[in-house]
Amino acid sequence: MTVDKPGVLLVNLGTPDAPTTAAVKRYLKQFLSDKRVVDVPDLFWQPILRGAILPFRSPRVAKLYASVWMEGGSPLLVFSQQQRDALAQKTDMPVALGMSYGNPSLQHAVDTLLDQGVTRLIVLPLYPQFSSSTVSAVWDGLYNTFRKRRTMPAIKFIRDYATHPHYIEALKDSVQRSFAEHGKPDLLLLSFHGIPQRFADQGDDYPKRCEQTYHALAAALGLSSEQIMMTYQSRFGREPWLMPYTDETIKTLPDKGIRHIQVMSPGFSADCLETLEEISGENREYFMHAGGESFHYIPALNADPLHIDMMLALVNQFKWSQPNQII
Ligand SMILES: C=CC1=C(C)c2cc3[nH]c(cc4nc(cc5[nH]c(cc1n2)c(C)c5CCC(=O)O)C(CCC(=O)O)=C4C)c(C)c3C=C
Ligand SMILES: [Fe+2]
Ligand SMILES: [Fe+2]
Repeated sequence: MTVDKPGVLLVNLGTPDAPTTAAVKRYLKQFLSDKRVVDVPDLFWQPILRGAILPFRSPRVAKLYASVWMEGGSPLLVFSQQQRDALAQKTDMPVALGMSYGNPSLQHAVDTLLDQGVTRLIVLPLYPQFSSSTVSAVWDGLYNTFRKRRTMPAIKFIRDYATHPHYIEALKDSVQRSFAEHGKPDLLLLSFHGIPQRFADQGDDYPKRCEQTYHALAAALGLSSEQIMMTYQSRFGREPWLMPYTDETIKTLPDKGIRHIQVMSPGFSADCLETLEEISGENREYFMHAGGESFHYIPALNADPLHIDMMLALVNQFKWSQPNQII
C-alpha cells in the first residue's frame, strides 16, 4: 500500500531579518530581482536596482521597518508564525511556513515537511486575491525547491480565496467589531496592494478578484456604494498602477464631508509594513492633515480564530487524496 501523508505549506511574501540597512538591502535585492515582481530585463534593471534603488531605498525603508518592529521580529513574520502555530493546533497534518523572499525560506519549509514523511503537499499562499506578482511567484519558488530532488510529492496548490464564504465572514466579523468599538464611520475604505496596470492589461485578474472581495463584503455588511469604497496602495516606480490610489483618495475625503473613516486592507492576511506603517501611519496623517477627524485602522485577520478556521476549511478540502491524482 502506498503511504499517503498530507502536509500543509503556508506561504507569504517574506520580510527582512532585521530593521537594518544591510538586512533590508539583502531582502529588497532578492524580492526586486524576481521577474514576477519587476519584469524589466536584467541588462537594464540590475544596474538601476544595485546603483540607485538599493543604496537609497534600503536606509529609508529600514527606518520604516524599525518603527513597526515587534519583540519577536518583523510583524509579517510574527503574525505568520502565529497563524502557522494556530493552524497546527487545529489539524493533525504537519504545518510549515515558508516565505517567497528571505526567511524562513520556501526550501526550508518544504524540506521540513518532506523530512516528516509528507507525500502530499497542500500549498496555501496567504494572498486572498490572485496576482501573478505574488501567487505565481510562489509557484515558481516551489518549482525551484524540487529542481535538485529525485523525489516529488503530489501537490495541491490553492490559487486564491477572494470570495470564499469563510474569508468574507471573517472580514465581516472584524469590521463589525470595529464598528461596535468606534461607531459606524462615514466611510469604510478597503485598501488593496496595487500592481502595475500593465500586468492587469496582460491578463492578471488581480483587480477583478479585489472587486469581487469588495462586492461580497459590501453585500455581507449591507453597505451601499456611498458607505464603502476600494482603493490601491503601495505604488512603486513610475508607470501607472491600479487606480484609484489610496493616498490621493484619502487626501480628498474631508473636503467631501467625510470626516470619520475606518480603513481595512483585506488583501493582507497578516499585518506588515504596508498596513502598520503605510496605512495606519502615513495615510492616517494625510487624512487628519486634510481635515479628517477620526481614522481607525482595522487590523488584518492575522491569527483571528475565524481566519484560522478559514485556512482549515481550505486545506481540509485536500486532506483526503483522490484516486488518479496527478497534481
Ligand atoms: C515592485 C513592485 C511590487 C509589486 C508588483 C508588489 C505586489 C504585491 N506586494 C504584496 C504584498 C506585500 N508587499 C510588501 C512590501 C513591498 N512591496 C514592494 C513592491 C511590490 N509589491 C516593495 C518594494 C515592498 C517592500 C517595502 C518597500 O520597499 O516599500 C509587503 C510587506 C513586507 C513586510 O516586510 O512587511 C507585503 C505583504 C501584494 C499582495 C502584491 C500584489 C498583489
Ligand atoms: Fe508589495
Ligand atoms: Fe509601502
